Amino acid sequence: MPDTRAPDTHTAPPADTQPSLAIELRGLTKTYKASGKAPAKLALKGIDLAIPRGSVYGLLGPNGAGKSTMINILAGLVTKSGGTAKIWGIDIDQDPRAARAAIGVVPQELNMDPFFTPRELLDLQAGLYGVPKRERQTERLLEAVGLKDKANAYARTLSGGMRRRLMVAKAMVHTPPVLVLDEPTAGVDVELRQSLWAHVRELNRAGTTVVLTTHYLEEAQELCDSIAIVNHGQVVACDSTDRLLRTLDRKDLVAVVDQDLTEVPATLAGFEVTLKGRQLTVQYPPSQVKVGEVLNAIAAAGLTIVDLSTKESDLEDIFLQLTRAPAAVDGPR
Ligand SMILES: Nc1ncnc2c1ncn2[C@@H]1O[C@H](COP(=O)(O)OP(=O)(O)OP(=O)(O)O)[C@@H](O)[C@H]1O
Repeated sequence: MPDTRAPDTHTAPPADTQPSLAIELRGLTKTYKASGKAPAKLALKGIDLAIPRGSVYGLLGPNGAGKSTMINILAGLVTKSGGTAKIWGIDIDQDPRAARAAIGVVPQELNMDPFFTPRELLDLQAGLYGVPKRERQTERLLEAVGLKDKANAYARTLSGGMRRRLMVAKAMVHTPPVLVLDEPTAGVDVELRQSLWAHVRELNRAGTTVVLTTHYLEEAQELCDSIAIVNHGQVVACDSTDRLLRTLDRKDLVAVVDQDLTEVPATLAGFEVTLKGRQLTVQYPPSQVKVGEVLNAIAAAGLTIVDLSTKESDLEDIFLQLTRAPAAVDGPR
């Protein structure tokens, strides 16, 4: 059974002994037991992950990859089957209360009591975490998430975005050094997404390590300095966002020319080219080939370019490449 006691907020290490890793997972496994007709499910197959202190770290993966399972283990809501997990240097088996005090988790579902006001909800949550009254930061948190003017409104009257911001504040009442956001902007409109991103950046600037799961590649690319891509319960890629993007050394040059083409001109034989009427898409590795060489090859075919654009590879390409591979058959799935 997970430990459901309120975590002790006073046993986290002092600031001068802050660990270099905010979260460290080694060989983490989880098998959900069979129930009824549903067979056992090996949801995590030995996850190794090191999340540096101070980062905004993205856990990216398709539905069912195991992201929520990982987060729920860290939050003390799901019991792991094997391996070790440390939060802020504290082993979740050795000192579950201190480990839980070091983390704040904003779940996917926006479940909150509709008849409490934001101020009451934050106070209640602080009480639950045993934060003494004089140390409570209710007003500062309300301010930080832009809900000061809604402090006394019933939670049920708040918009979806406001509720999500309130959930973030709720997860921060015990000032955890690590904040985990499970799908922070799922179902949130574009404008609000931008303001939530700004808020996450602000929290991070103030020293909080942020871990977020997302389906939105754009979100991971925008916010995260490092990313782990999870698929079928395994980490299939894990690197800084910049390096991950650089691993795909590929750029597309799209040129519209003055003639219909039925075959790839011989001068472009060294490139991968797709044709569509007068449009040529030339794929090239920018670290080895200069764009001028591609343009020269087009000109050498006697073609005049009437329009031109280039497209960098993005996380989407990497994501598709890495998650297309089917799961290995290795016991319960
Ligand atoms: N309580 C449970 N009992 C049995 N199987 C479960 C349970 N919770 C999750 N699973 C299974 O474990 C696998 C991983 O699920 P998990 O929710 O961790 O994935 P996820 O990456 O968070 O997906 P999503 O992005 O849809 O939230 C899935 O195949 C899921 O069906």
